[in-house]
Amino acid sequence: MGGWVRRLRARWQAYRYRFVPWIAVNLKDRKVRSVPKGTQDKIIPDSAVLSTLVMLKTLGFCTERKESSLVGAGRGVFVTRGTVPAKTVVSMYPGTMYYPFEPILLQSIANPFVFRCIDGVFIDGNDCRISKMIYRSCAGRDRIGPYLTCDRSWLTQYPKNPLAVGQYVNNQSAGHPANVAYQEYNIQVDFPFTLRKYLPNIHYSPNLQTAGDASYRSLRVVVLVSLRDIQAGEELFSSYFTLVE
Ligand SMILES: C[S@@+](CC[C@H](N)C(=O)[O-])C[C@H]1O[C@@H](n2cnc3c(N)ncnc32)[C@H](O)[C@@H]1O
Repeated sequence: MGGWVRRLRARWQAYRYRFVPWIAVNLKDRKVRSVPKGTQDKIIPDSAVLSTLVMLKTLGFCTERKESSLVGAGRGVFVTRGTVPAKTVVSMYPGTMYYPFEPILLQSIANPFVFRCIDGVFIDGNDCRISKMIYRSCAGRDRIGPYLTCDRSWLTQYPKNPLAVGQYVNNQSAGHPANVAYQEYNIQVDFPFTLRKYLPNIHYSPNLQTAGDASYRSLRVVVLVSLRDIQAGEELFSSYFTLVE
């Protein structure tokens, strides 16, 4: 008897009414969505919800990765809500930063996500396999106690920094001219330390500075900037080929 009451009470306490007045009048026809535990009652993670809410509110637009409008091009990045005004940062290119003299050969084999900057610096934006392992390892190496110095969530489906999807922007083609362009930027020493955890980039090699050495290695960040107003529903296209004269 006691066990039966306990089970009934546990079941009652596990029940969560979302719309009590509606349930009261539809009690007979109710359908229950059962979840194994209260903590697992999430379809998408909190970070995904937050990024959608915050992105639209602060930037006036949202972007998402989904199947490209180009047949056979895999996934691409779309503006899904709002409008991106011309000359606005739409995305960031996440990944591990390599100087030209650092070893990237192994990571670059069959890897379409290696971005080459104008001065020969590489950014490996692949979120799988060895590239992912290296980024995670560098992120762990450079964290300072509890403080992260970069964002690792771009390696998942739900980046905390919603801009960090630029590696999925496809190349322009006939009928789909570029509407964004890559722009390089160096993060300097005075960048707020507390905001570094949102930067989706990290150096491949450790900082070999000696204590007291004032020199600072800037961190290369690549952003994608809109070339014109981009409306909701449009896919982002860049030019993979930049001619530097
Ligand atoms: C940096 S990735 C872009 C993300 C890629 N679409 C994906 O789903 O992983 C570059 C790769 O995307 C594909 N791609 C990019 N632009 C394309 C285009 N205009 N037409 C066909 N494939 C394209 C090619 O396979 C290329 O190697």
